[in-house]
Parts: sequence; structure tokens; C-alpha cells
Amino acid sequence: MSKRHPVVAVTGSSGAGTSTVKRAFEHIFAREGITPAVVEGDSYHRYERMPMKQAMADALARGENFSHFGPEANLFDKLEELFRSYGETGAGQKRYYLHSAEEAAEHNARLGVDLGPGQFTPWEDIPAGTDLLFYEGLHGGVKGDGYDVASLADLLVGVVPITNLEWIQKIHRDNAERGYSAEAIVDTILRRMPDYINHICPQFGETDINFQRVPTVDTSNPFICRNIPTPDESFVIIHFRKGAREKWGIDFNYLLNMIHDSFMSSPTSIVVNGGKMGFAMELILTPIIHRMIEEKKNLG
Ligand SMILES: Nc1ncnc2c1ncn2[C@@H]1O[C@H](COP(=O)(O)OP(=O)(O)OP(=O)(O)O)[C@@H](O)[C@H]1O
Ligand SMILES: O=C(CO)[C@H](O)[C@H](O)COP(=O)(O)O
Repeated sequence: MSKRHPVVAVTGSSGAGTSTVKRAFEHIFAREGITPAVVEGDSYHRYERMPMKQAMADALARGENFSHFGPEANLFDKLEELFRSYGETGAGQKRYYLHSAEEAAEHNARLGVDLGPGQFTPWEDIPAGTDLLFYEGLHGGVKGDGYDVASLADLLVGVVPITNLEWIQKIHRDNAERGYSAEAIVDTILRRMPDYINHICPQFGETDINFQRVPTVDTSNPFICRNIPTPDESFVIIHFRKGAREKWGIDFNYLLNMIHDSFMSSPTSIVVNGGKMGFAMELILTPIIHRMIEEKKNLG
């Protein structure tokens, strides 16, 4: 935890919507004149795409569980080191995992290299003078044998649609943007299930705030759903961890007054219409980020 170099992490499974939430944070940073050091969680995978396929086949042959959700396929020690070193000094290293030809072209042009989809860019120093570290990915709140990333985040936000919706979102996104077949995506979801339960779900007990999208249309068979339920076809449950409300000065009455049709579903949860998710995020997160930066400035 660091007041001088705060670490903000958005954590969620593949397809949960963390990239979408990242955009809400980018609006806040732009409006508040904040320069973040942005880090993508997938860059902490251990293997490039081809070696990952080989490692997966080897693990399968040995009858072992292995997936992008678990510790064997990721560099949790390196991620922990980044959160720690940024918190202490405002410095650290980052890289990118290139999912597509478009992403590869963008970074090839920037770095003058010739990489392809499924490869990492070389590690590079985070630019000096950033205001905070912003992590978005699968593992911002992991904690286990020999690693504890969660405790190094100053603000940890979970993005967690109910599972059926998360799968629908993943199937659509991986198909439309990454070119995978529906069958291949369902195989991936199945293979990752033990690691989902052991390494993704526990993170949402560590988060300060969780945003859980719940559809109001029938998604009982997510594998035949043709469309992602729209924001208007969903509610978002916003849950504050015990202590987070006091820590960040969250005023439920203010939120209930400001967000039309919102209501409390428990002493620590507020429910908003899906279309109000971005607005609710900005209302809740802007004062938190603002306060972080004020406290940083007060240190001189
Ligand atoms: N609140 C939302 N309302 C409607 N659609 C959404 C919402 N959040 C995410 N989606 C859709 O779900 C899909 C997955 O979202 P996104 O790419 O943000 O996931 P992700 O968590 O970043 O996944 P990954 O970590 O695998 O990159 C996208 O097609 C996106 O448009
Ligand atoms: O969404 C993911 C994790 O968040 C991807 O599955 C992971 O990054 C690997 O990608 P690919 O299988 O396309 O190489």
C-alpha cells in the first residue's frame, strides 16, 4: 500500500468486462488530469501462445490441471514485484501480450520490431513521473502459497457478471474479435473451471468494491444465446467490502439520490439499472481517485 505511488487494480475473469471498465477509469483519469501507468494482466502470462499450447498438451498427458487462470501459467511473483516496486518507487517494468494482428501491428510500429499475435513485446520501463499504477486483468487480487498481490493494491475493484453472462460475453468477444470457434471457446471455459474456482473466485473476497452485472433476460442456456444482454436488460449490484465504505467515505444516501431508480439490496450493496453502470462507477470512483491524488500531493 502506498500513498506516494498508489496502485489501482481492476480484476475479473476473461470476458467479465474489465477492458470495458478500464475505459470508465480512463475517462476519470483524463478528467482529473491524472497520468496513469497502465498495465495489462495478460502480459503476466508465463508463456507465449505456441509454448502455452505445448505446456498444456504436456500437462494434459500427465493428467494435470493447467490453464491461464492458474499460477503455473502466470508470473504471479513478477506481478507482485511490480505492485511492490511501483508502490515503493513509482517504477517498474511492463510488456504486452499481443492477442491479434491489429495489436501486433500497433506495437511493432511503436517499437520497431516484428512480432506476431500470441507473442510478448519486450519488457520496458514504465515511464517516469506517472501518478498511479493502473492494472486491469485476471489476477489483481490473487493471493496464495508464496504470493500476495491483493494486499499491495490500494484500491481493488472486482468486475464479476454472473457466470452465464460472463460466458456469453466471452463467447461473443473471442469469436468476434479473436476468431475462435464457439466450440473452442467452450472447451477453454471447461478446461479452466478448476482454476476459475481456486484462483479467480477467491479474489472477489479481497476486493474493496465489486460490480456484478445480472441479466434480466433469460440466459439459462448461455451457449445458445445469440446476443449479449444489453445494459438495459441488466442490473448491476455494487457491493462494498466491510470497511471499504468507511475507508473511502462512501455515502449511500448520496448515491441513492443521484442514481435514478437505484436501491439498497443489503446493508452493503446498492443496485442500479445496467444502463447506469458507467455513471455509478464515475460517481463512486472519481472521489476515491481524487482523494488518492490529493494525499499523494500532500506528501510533497
Ligand atoms: N456492461 C456491459 N454491457 C454490455 N456488454 C458488455 C459489458 N461489459 C462487457 N461487455 C461485453 O463483453 C465482452 C467482453 O468484455 P471485455 O473485453 O471488456 O472483457 P475482459 O474482461 O476485458 O476480457 P479479457 O480479460 O479476456 O480481455 C465485450 O464484447 C464487451 O462489449
Ligand atoms: O482472455 C484471455 C485471458 O484473459 C486469453 O485466453 C489469454 O490471454 C490467452 O489468449 P490466446 O489463447 O488468444 O493466446
